Formats: sequence, C-alpha cells, structure tokens
Amino acid sequence: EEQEEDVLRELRLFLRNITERLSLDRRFKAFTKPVDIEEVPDYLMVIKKPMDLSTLLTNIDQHKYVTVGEFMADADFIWKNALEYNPDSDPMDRNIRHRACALKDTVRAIIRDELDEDFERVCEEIRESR
Ligand SMILES: CC(=O)c1csc(NC(=O)C2C[NH2+]C2)n1
Repeated sequence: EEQEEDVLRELRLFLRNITERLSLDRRFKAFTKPVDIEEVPDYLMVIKKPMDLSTLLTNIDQHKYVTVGEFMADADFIWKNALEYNPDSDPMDRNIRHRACALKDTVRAIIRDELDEDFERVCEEIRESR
C-alpha cells in the first residue's frame, strides 16, 4: 500500500546516497564502471557475477532492492570479485586488493552508522509480504 511505497522510496534514497558517496571516493575509481571486457578479455572466465557502482545505481532505480541486505549482497560482489581476480603478489594486484578491502569496510561502516535497524526490519517485513 502507499505507506510501503513511502518506505521503499526512502530506501532508494538511502542506497543512492551511499552509492554516490562511494563513486566520488578516488580510492574506488576502479569499481565505478563495469570491467571493460575488451581490455580484460579473461575477466568473465574468472568472475561469474561482475558488479560495479554504476550497476548498483541502475539496480536501485529499477527497484531491484527491497532491503539494505539485498543491496549489500550485490555490493559485496564488487570487492569479492576484485580479491578473486587480483590474487598475485605483484604491486598492481596488492593495490587493488587494498582498495577492495577499503570498499568492504567503508560500506559496512556507513550502514552501521546510518541505517536504523527498525527501518531495515520494516523493509524485511515488506519483502516477506510480497
Ligand atoms: C575491477 C577489478 O577488479 C580490476 C580491474 S583491472 C584489474 N586487474 C588488472 O588489471 C591486473 C593487475 N593484475 C591483473 N582488476
């Protein structure tokens, strides 16, 4: 009903705000757009579910997420994929793994600091009712 749509509208505003703040952080530049398969042809052989910050924004606008937990599951693919695709000890790999870990910690810190648990519980009730 209307109250539920008000909750989901507020969820989308919260998720867009987080995603836009991450996209502005220079540490996360490598995560802002899908990996260019022409530049990195073997990427899709290694990574089964590519994800990036611009795709998160598109998903938000397409009403894909009804809870913060669903959003976090997709956001986690961004850093998990980077750790998987960049396992070596060479400086490039280590640098992107460092940024991937910073992304993971930053998402969790924002949500711990800014998400009201009661709001997420209301979102989960809406999800279960659908
Ligand atoms: C987004 C992401 O994880 C990514 C983009 S390029 C890259 N890795 C490299 O270009 C090479 C350094 N060792 C492979 N990883």
